[in-house]
Amino acid sequence: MTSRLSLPVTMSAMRVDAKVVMLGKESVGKTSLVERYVHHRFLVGPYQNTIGAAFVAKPIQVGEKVITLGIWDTAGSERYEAMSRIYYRGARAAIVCYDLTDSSSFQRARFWVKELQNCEEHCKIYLCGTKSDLIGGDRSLRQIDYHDTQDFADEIGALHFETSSKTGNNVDELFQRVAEDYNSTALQYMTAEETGVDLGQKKDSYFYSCCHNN
Ligand SMILES: Nc1nc2c(ncn2[C@@H]2O[C@H](COP(=O)(O)OP(=O)(O)OP(=O)(O)O)[C@@H](O)[C@H]2O)c(=O)[nH]1
Repeated sequence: MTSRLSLPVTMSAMRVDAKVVMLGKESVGKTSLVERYVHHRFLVGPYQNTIGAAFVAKPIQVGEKVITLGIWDTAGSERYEAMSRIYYRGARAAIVCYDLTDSSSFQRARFWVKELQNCEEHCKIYLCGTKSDLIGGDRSLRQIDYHDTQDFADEIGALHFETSSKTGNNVDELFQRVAEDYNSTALQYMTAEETGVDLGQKKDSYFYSCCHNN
């Protein structure tokens, strides 16, 4: 395993409408999900754990509007737990990931759900079961029952997706739903400061703070 060192971002590029945070145990596939959504690719090669967090801003068309999501991809390792707390502050959406083939990752997802419920009442939770391609090939690999998770999602008022960053299955749908939900609830919670987090002048459609250390 190598490390993906994520440096603090130079916030020089764009206005973000909604902060989104990716949470979940290490290696569940948070970075791969962002990578698939933003760059339409799946990186193969040795797993590189995220250190700290990485940021990417991504504009999405919602009806007549363009909503820019500012996505924070946090490090899953428990060593960085305190840091991850910093990144979910003020988030409008949290994509809480677990690996469909790893039951312990679901326990970790429950931990993050509890944290969010206690600390971020306006943060909408999206439960995301990752690596669905693996169970597509061999159903015996599934360790997390779909219906149990749906019941849990209903109980906590969350939405539930199963995705594959390898095939792209359900990835666009997940982020599109995040943007649509933000758009439909934005005015409800918006404060003066939140009408736009101005990150300066726009240069590219997105930027990413991630450094790879092979
Ligand atoms: N088959 C398959 N493998 C995946 C998928 N998503 C991620 N992986 C693999 O799972 C490993 C971990 O993926 P990452 O995206 O780095 O996981 P992470 O949650 O960002 O990990 P941390 O940075 O440690 O928190 C890598 O080897 C990925 O190639 C998927 O949808 N399908």
